[in-house]
Amino acid sequence: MRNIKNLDISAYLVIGPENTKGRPVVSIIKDAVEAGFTCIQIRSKVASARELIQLTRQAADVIEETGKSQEVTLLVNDRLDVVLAARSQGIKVDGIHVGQTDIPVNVCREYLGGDLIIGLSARVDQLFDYIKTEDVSQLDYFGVGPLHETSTKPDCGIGEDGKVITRSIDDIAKVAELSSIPVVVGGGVKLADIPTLAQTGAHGFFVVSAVTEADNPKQEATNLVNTWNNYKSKLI
Ligand SMILES: Cc1ncc(COP(=O)(O)OP(=O)(O)O)c(N)n1
Ligand SMILES: Cc1ncsc1CCOP(=O)(O)O
Ligand SMILES: [Mg+2]
Repeated sequence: MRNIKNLDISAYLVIGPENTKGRPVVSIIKDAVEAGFTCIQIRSKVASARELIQLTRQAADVIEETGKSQEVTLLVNDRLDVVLAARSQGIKVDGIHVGQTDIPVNVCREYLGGDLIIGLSARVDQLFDYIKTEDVSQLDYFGVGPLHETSTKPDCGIGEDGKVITRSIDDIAKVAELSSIPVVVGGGVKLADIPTLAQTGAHGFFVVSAVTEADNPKQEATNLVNTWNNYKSKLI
C-alpha cells in the first residue's frame, strides 16, 4: 500500500465557480481552510483550462496565506493536463481526483510520479466486490457515494438500470471495512449526516453545496469540521 504522509481527507471541500452563488471561489476556500477543512478539490465542468489553472493558483495562494500549505491537500478534478500545467508553473497542487470514465489511474500515476495524490470514485455497481478486488497499488483513496441524491451532481450513483443508487450508513461501514485504502463519502452530505458518518469507519466526508451554498460558508464549514472531530474523538 502507498504511504502518503500528510494526506488528511477528513473534511474535504469540492468547489468550482458554478457552485458558489456568484461569490468568489477563493474566499470560500479560505473560509473552509480556516474552519479546518483538510482537503480542497477544484472541480468545474465549465471553466477553461486556463481558468482552471488560474483558480488552482488562487487556491494554492490562499491556502499558503492561511499558513496551512503543508497540511491541506489541493487537488484538481478530472484534468491531468491542468495539474501538469499548474505544477510546471510552480503552483503547489498535490494531485488529482478521477472517476470511472476519466483518465485511467495508471496514466495519471505515470505522469504525476510517485509523490502526488490520486483519488478515484468507486464504481457504482457491485461496489463491495469492486472495493475488495480493485488494484489499489497506485491509488490513495476512494470517493464513495452518494449518501443522498444531489442536484449538484444528478448523475452520481446511476446504476445500470439508470436509477440512482444511494448508499446506506451500513453500506458505507462495510465499504470502509473492506477497503485497504482510505474512503471519503459524499453526495448530499449535510451537517445532520456527520454524526452517523463519523461512526462508519470512513476517513472523511466531502461536500459541495453544504459549504458553497451556505449563507455563511465559514460558520457551516466550522460546524461540519467540529461535529466530525467531536464524534471521531468519542470513538477513541
Ligand atoms: C472526492 C470525490 N469523490 C467522487 C467524485 C466524483 O468524481 P467523478 O465520478 O469523476 O465525477 P465528477 O466529479 O468528475 O463529475 C469527486 N469529484 N470527488
Ligand atoms: C462531486 C460529486 N461527486 C459525487 S457527488 C458530488 C457532488 C456532491 O455535492 P453536494 O455535496 O452538493 O451534494
Ligand atoms: Mg470525473
